Amino acid sequence: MELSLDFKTDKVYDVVIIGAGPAGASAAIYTSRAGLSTLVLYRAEADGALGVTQQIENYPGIRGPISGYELLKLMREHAKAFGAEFVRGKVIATDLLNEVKKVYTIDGREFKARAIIIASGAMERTNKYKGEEEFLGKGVSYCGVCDAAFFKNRPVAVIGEDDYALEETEFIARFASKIYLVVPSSRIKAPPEIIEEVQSKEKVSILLHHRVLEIVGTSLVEGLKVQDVKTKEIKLLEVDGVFIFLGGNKPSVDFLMNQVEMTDEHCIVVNEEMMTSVPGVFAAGDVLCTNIKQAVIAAADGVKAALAVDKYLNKKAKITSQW
Ligand SMILES: Cc1cc2nc3c(=O)[nH]c(=O)nc-3n(C[C@H](O)[C@H](O)[C@H](O)COP(=O)(O)OP(=O)(O)OC[C@H]3O[C@@H](n4cnc5c(N)ncnc54)[C@H](O)[C@@H]3O)c2cc1C
Repeated sequence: MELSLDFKTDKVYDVVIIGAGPAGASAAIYTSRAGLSTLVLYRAEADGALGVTQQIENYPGIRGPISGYELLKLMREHAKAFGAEFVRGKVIATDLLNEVKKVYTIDGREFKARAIIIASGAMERTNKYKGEEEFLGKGVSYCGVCDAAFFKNRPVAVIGEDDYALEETEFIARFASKIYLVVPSSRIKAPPEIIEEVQSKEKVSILLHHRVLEIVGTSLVEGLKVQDVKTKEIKLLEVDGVFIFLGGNKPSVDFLMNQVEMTDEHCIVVNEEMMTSVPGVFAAGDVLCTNIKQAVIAAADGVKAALAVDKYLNKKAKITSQW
């Protein structure tokens, strides 16, 4: 679960894949097997739609039931065996219009590639809490690595319910005196061993199935008002900071900064070879908003994008199958 900040970023990869779900991991199997240097960036280990899936038993060849995270690990190991590199880092910006494309992560790293596959899924938040915009940068944050040090020896709340939120909580716990982990759902959608690790931290109190009512303060955050869904009890948590790591069902495309064509619903538009409106930039999986959201379909999309990258980089006349 260590977040590495000393990764060498001067290399120009053949392809950088954003997302390590079934679309991104399957693309990585094909690009790395084709001899293309491949880097996969992802937010957290058990992240994305498959990462939070408790059980799956319809993925071809894997009879299951198996957790989505276990299946993801198999796909990623498969890609790593062909040489793909997987690096944890939330992508927040991209520069896609030149021949060498640049990808920037939240902790300030820059990665370069001749082609990009966007496989970031569709799990972005759709709505905001009362007080969230007012106190953004004044105690409200979306980034532990960037802002946790500002809360050294001070109490904070973390709102989230998956592995991404847990990994950020672990990092913030290095600094904060106390962390209230507010979980809107009735369960944390993460592997048991990761939940246990966070539970074992004395300074973390987990408030399961609590609805967030409001972030309160004057000029800076002074508290978080939450309600226990079962008992209806309202509590004011006295905190100086509120970190929010929640998902929804919107495509994860903010980092594209409108450089590629999208629909009104922010779904990426691709041609029959999975290429976006920008040459060298491809997309696959749930980020396309295909009407059937299934792991095997996302994986197949990823494979199509990977073969199209091979055609693009090697200037082939047409896409060729990989045997
Ligand atoms: C509860 C649930 C149950 C499901 N059950 C099944 C099932 O039984 N069978 C089945 O076939 N399908 C199932 N699905 C659907 C399936 O999980 C999805 O269709 C599939 O995971 C989509 O794959 P993807 O690779 O496109 O996106 P995801 O799996 O969502 O992966 C997205 C990846 O992008 C990364 N990412 C996102 N934003 C960023 C960023 N800014 N920077 C870096 N990385 C980023 C994430 O970390 C993640 O690695 C289920 C989905 C859900 C939500």
